[in-house]
Amino acid sequence: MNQHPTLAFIGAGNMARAIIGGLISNGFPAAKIRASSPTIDRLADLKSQGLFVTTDNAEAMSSADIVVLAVKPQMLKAVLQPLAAAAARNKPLFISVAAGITSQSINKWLGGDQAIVRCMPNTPALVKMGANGLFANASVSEAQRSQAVSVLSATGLTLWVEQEEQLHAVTAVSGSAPAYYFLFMEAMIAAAEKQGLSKEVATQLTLQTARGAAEMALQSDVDPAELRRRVTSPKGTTEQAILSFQANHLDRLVEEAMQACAARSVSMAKELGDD
Ligand SMILES: NC(=O)c1ccc[n+]([C@@H]2O[C@H](COP(=O)([O-])OP(=O)(O)OC[C@H]3O[C@@H](n4cnc5c(N)ncnc54)[C@H](OP(=O)(O)O)[C@@H]3O)[C@@H](O)[C@H]2O)c1
Ligand code: PRO
Repeated sequence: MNQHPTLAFIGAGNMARAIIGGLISNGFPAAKIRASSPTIDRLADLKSQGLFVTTDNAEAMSSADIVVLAVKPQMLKAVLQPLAAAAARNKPLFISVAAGITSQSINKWLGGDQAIVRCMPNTPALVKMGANGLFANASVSEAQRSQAVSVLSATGLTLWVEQEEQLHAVTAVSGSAPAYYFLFMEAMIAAAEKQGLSKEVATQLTLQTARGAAEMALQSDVDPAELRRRVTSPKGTTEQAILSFQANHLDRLVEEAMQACAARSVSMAKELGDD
């Protein structure tokens, strides 16, 4: 990015901080980032990194090129309605990371005719290993699409989806999914401790193996199923673990969990949206 746009984050919690952290460690100037949230004390660390911080959302978004909406979905309507006049004046690009809430609802709350990209990011954005699924509404120009990609790609992979409804599946496969892997790590560490390893050794081996498997799968020219077969010697040790997972229907557990996740995204859009 040669000329950095001015970014305003409305909401400065976990997801905003993961994106901000990824951007700054990728060389995005902190002075071009603003952040707002209701408690000034909670913004002190961002201020010390060079961001402009405020408790006034309208002040944060004034003259911003891109406004990242990073409040909880339950808060979005109340946060956006007072910003409609400023949105009509400034016409920034809005990027909403809120789960579920449609671009139509967001557009309505902002008074209409707004360029809105919906992004489903994930918290590994903090270490520039994020995965972002993006959808643009009809008011987003080609230049704004490129701008959204160039900002978000500083936090990791960015992929467009054609249908807004596909963001429910993106939420299930990447937005929420770091938590699935963390849960799996927790279970492996606990099981390794039961087998006699110290917590520290169990943790280091678990995390390095997760990193190695992911990196290997990314670099490989064969699919994960083939990589699994290459670890699994006939009548060997791995086979027993895989047979145990299969006997306990791991595929079904994963499918049901991802369906529940996507279904909650659909129901949040209905409960909290205005379509
Ligand atoms: N966390 C994830 O892994 C993840 C992944 C993908 C998408 N998302 C989406 O990201 C959004 C934020 O989630 P999160 O996990 O970052 O939540 P969070 O940590 O609770 O952050 C929400 C932020 O909004 C602030 N806030 C509350 N009321 C506000 C207001 N009226 N005006 C401005 N800011 C206000 C909060 O400030 P206080 O703390 O001072 O109340 C906090 O900084 C959600 O819509 C979620 O669906 C999250
Ligand atoms: N975290 C948010 C949630 O749990 C959205 C995706 C990841 O609702």
